[in-house]
Amino acid sequence: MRSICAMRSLLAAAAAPTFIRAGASLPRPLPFSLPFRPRRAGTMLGAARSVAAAAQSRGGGGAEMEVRGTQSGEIHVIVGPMFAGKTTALLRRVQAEAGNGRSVALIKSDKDSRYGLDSVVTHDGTKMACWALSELSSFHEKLGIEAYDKVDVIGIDEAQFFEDLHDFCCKAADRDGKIVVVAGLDGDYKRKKFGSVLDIVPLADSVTKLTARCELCGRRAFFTLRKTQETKTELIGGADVYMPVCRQHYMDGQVVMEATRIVLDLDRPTVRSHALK
Ligand SMILES: Nc1ncnc2c1ncn2[C@@H]1O[C@H](COP(=O)(O)OP(=O)(O)O)[C@@H](O)[C@H]1O
Ligand SMILES: Cc1cn([C@H]2C[C@H](O)[C@@H](COP(=O)(O)O)O2)c(=O)[nH]c1=O
Ligand SMILES: [Zn+2]
Repeated sequence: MRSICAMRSLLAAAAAPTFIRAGASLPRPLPFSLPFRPRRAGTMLGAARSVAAAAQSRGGGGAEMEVRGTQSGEIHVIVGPMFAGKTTALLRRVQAEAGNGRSVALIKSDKDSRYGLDSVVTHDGTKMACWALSELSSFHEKLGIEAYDKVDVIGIDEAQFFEDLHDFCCKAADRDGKIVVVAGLDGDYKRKKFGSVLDIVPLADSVTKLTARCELCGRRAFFTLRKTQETKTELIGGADVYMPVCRQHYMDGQVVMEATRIVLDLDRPTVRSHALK
């Protein structure tokens, strides 16, 4: 019982907003070691900077001001079928954060080289420079520790291709206090969960499922239909290989694909018929 009370007061202390007088020493650390780091209190970027700037402009140089002593991370997940606007939403969010004075970094999987590796590109051509990585764990090293520490917001596109997505998001948001915005396919062309995207839903502050327009009837599209007979899960492609479809047209599409498969199989010469020729 006593330990529950102790835990409650520790948690209450951790949750309470920190008010410090400019120039005063920082509050004492909690009695256990939380790996949170202040979000660049020294350079006062982002939210902290605007609060401080507002206090200054009101003539409050020595006044009490709110400083988010330990900036908590966030995870926002954007999912949906192909062509739903996931990348567009990700770029908008990251650009808005940059507009608010936050330092941002964008990552995509190096498996998707459709538009080159130096930028994330939407289906209608909007671009933003990025890091193309094979695994998220290399981001820290690629960027360097100092630069990593300065990043406030990390955007991740094509998240379904990163095996270490869960681990990376935990560390970036929970330990390092980053805002992580993740965009990716929740399901593959078979409507099976794709990579680790759904595994980060329990970690997330927000989850947004976007829809596209069904290419066959114009209704809302929740799924991605593969138009080829290729069966491997990962197959990079755009409108040449995939189309967004509604539930009805997904079901119809599966029937058509299955029928095509049967016909192609019947057509394919067997080893025996080869031998007879
Ligand atoms: N069937 C389609 N083929 C090509 N482009 C499309 C198609 N449907 C929608 N688009 C365009 O793609 C844009 C969304 O692109 P993007 O943000 O890259 O989507 P996502 O990342 O979800 O695949 C839409 O705003 C639209 O202009
Ligand atoms: C459905 C599905 C898709 N992919 C690939 C195809 C594209 O290269 C990306 C998705 O890109 P988008 O930004 O969401 O348009 O994923 C795949 O490999 N396997 C699939 O089942
Ligand atoms: Zn449809």
